Amino acid sequence: MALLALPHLIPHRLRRNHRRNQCRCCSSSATNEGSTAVVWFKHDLRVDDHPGLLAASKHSAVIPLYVLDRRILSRYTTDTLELAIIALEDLRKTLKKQGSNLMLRYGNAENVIADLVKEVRAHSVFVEEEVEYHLCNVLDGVKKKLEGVYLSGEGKPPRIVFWQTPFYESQSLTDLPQSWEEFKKLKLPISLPVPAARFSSPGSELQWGSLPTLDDLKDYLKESLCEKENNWREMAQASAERVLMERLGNLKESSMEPIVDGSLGKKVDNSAFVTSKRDTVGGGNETVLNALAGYLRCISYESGMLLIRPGASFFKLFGPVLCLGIVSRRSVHYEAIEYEKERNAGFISPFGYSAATVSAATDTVRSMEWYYLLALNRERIDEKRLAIRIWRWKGYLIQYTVVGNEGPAVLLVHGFGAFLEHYRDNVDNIANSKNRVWTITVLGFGKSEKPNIIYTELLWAELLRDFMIEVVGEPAHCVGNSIGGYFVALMAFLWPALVKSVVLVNSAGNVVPGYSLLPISRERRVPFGAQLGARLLLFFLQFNVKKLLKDCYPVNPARADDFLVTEMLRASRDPGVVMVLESIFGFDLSLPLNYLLKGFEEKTLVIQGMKDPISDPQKKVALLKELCPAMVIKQVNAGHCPHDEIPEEVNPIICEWIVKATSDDQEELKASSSQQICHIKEIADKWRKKTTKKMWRRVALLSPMISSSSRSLTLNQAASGLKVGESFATDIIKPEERILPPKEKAPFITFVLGGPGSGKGTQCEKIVETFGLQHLSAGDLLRREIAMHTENGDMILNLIKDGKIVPSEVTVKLIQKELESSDSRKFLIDGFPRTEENRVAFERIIRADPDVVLFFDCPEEEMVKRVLNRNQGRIDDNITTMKKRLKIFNALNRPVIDYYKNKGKLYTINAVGTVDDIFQHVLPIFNSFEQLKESSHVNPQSHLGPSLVENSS
Ligand SMILES: Nc1ncnc2c1ncn2[C@@H]1O[C@H](COP(=O)(O)OP(=O)(O)O)[C@@H](O)[C@H]1O
Ligand SMILES: Nc1ccn([C@@H]2O[C@H](COP(=O)(O)OP(=O)(O)O)[C@@H](O)[C@H]2O)c(=O)n1
Repeated sequence: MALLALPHLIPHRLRRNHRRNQCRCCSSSATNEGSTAVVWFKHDLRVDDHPGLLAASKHSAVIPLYVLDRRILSRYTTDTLELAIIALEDLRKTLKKQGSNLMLRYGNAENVIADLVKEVRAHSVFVEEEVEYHLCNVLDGVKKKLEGVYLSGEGKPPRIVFWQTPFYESQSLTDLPQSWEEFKKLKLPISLPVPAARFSSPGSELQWGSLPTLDDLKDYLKESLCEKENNWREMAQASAERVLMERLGNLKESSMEPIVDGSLGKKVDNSAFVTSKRDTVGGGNETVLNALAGYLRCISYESGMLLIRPGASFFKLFGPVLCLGIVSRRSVHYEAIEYEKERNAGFISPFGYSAATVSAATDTVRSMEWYYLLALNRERIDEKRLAIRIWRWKGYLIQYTVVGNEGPAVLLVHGFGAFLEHYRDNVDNIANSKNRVWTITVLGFGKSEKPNIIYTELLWAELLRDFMIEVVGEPAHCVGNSIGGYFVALMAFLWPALVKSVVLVNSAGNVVPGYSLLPISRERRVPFGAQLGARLLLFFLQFNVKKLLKDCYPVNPARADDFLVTEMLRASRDPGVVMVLESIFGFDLSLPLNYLLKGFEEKTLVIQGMKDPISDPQKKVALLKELCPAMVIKQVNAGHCPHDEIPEEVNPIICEWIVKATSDDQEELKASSSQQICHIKEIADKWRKKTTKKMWRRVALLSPMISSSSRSLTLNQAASGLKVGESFATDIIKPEERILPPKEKAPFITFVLGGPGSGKGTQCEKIVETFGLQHLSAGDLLRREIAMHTENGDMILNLIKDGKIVPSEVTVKLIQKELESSDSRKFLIDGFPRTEENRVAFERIIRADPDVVLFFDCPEEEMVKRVLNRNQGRIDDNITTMKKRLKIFNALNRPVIDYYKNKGKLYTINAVGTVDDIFQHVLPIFNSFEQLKESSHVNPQSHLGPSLVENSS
């Protein structure tokens, strides 16, 4: 990339002092005497133009906080992490100069913030609003948690104040036209940046935390992910181009670096650049603003970038710092316009800016703001189902949806010029057949962002890869129409681990007999004339969209309806659309489908509309049949978009395919695991002959979870669970069903049962304090899945909302993970087993029995009263769900209680009375176990009251 010399270090501030706006949310001059505010920084790593900080400065003391929350940081590339660390260091320095500091704390934001609020008795928490789905959920979690925080002496919980940095001066940002043309007609004035806030720090001693290094952060993030997640993330480190070259065997010849996620390299000393290529700006707010001043004045810089594309320089240089909020969009706009005025004696020409750099900067921030507004105002196509979510990919806003709670994952990818809504009549239908369906509007289309970059098939494949890794989180059946089919085939070629099967619906891409590799062109430039070509094409498409669309729907032209036409026209007027169209002239689809899908044929379904006006379907089908006989080909009577033209015919084809592909997959898995088992069995056989006795001893030693009385039984269960009729099963247990890792002693397990609100959690806290057991609350583990948006998160949320029981497999696996990763040997498992199925699953997977089962017996009306007063912001603590929970508890938990009663392990405790009184009845139960006494923090006397505790043994 040819970059001209941007001054490394702007020696003096070129920017003038400017008149600064007053923040709308903080125009009142009244201060909140004696009160403390927490300002939670996320993607607003600056002091300058920070409305939240300004509003918070009305409090007597302000604590600026940055939470090192894995859910947020794990979505950053290594480069972004590095940039964030540099910005945090600078932010801390700036705050220190003002006599304040930046607090850095690790953990989930809700816990960190609630703890801090309690510690400093804060009255308010200020936080910038978000549009990204996963961040909105984090914010929601914090809000709910704060609703349950009551500080003694305060009548109400601390308030959470959401703030924005409005780019436009508008009364409402949520009621704006969805068309860029219409929006521009409003001529909304652009708001001015607000001045940096001045505020005081709290007087008390606080732990401010230390700044992590990049390695610290990487290790911290790695810890939270399982092996598969870490492997997947690793996969995302290499660019599509690099993987492609590797797959094609050309890597040695090419000295190229990954395109997207290269490491930043050394920060260039005394400069605003953070890359040795000098193509990314980083640092604190002051550094970035100075770099901006330099950029604007260095007009030759942008003209140098003309080689790539006019206007592209700005986002390349400043995009990452804008995404981290080190500088605000409106500050950039303000600086650019001030410079333009400076050049022209205070005059702004109505015919455009005199400096290309000013146009590049203002166009970029206006475009970013436009897509932010579209994200903020995202509609729901259908109020009930297709709620649009936002995902940020490398700083760009991408729209997607997910529907369905169970079954295999399916990804739907649209074609050129279309958007996720093109699957309007497929999503629900496929989801209703027990699938979980994700649909995405890829970068450059629909209401997803259209940045000024070079669009290539590899860029789109990378986008899909990252969507699979970050959002879907598991391999999926990938369906693609038109160019979307090509992207999916490319993904299967480059990252086969992400793709379970491929469904090509009138896919772009050739089928070439006797294909031999041609060198792939590495330099991706916009071909000469592409810009003009794209403009003409856009004009032509806008003029003919209705007709062109109808041509694509020859059998059912009514489906090419106003909804599609209007949305296509709307998108065609979005900023940046011409650049997307230019890609048509630069695509490289030279790798044919039969080459990309070699080895994947059995996992490929081709749905071909035989009346496609765009390609020659007869020829394509004939070639596919000849060259890829293992592919399943369904010819249908439709045009280029059969999924939308005849959904009633295409949906069942896709659903049946998924069922078949999933069962094939399982067969394959079974085959490979039984092969593995046979292999292991062979080895074990040999081994057994040699050392049978020794092995048995080892087996016994390796099975701490097997209590002495049931050792042989459990081993047999383990063996039969593996369908291996041998008793040396310990070494060949499937990884997901393995028993706990070897530790010297079998752990002590207590199950804590009781209806909702019976006080299980409260008593567990006291037991932990006194006897040092590790507390595992099944409900908390499930809620954590929801908060972390794991693959089961949505499903769990829906069940908990309805008071229903989550499938045992899910809950037990969560408990298993905790047990295995803990150093403790004494566990208090709270809210489990809720059902006989829970109990059996625990025995099957964990292969252990509890030592003690506590049952807190509480009358229903008391439980209802407590739950409705619990006030922890739990979604299920309302009267409607509570009624359902009680019903389910009575129906399903009673048999479990009876089971343990019969086994003589049940201790029933009357749960009415004060917390301490009830605990007095818990104490003697635990005191009677020698292994618990070792770590008991007190030496409690037994106050066992026969009427209150009943041991059924
Ligand atoms: N003995 C008690 N008397 C009155 N309120 C209680 C008692 N024990 C717990 N609570 C309150 O009742 C609510 C439910 O208790 P919790 O321990 O969360 O129940 P569970 O874990 O059984 O759902 C909480 O708000 C808790 O503070
Ligand atoms: N073993 C379990 C425990 C909880 N849950 C779910 O989690 C919800 C809350 O459980 P919890 O133990 O946190 O709360 P309480 O119902 O005890 O107050 C239950 O209503 C179930 O929906 C489950 O499905 N299986």
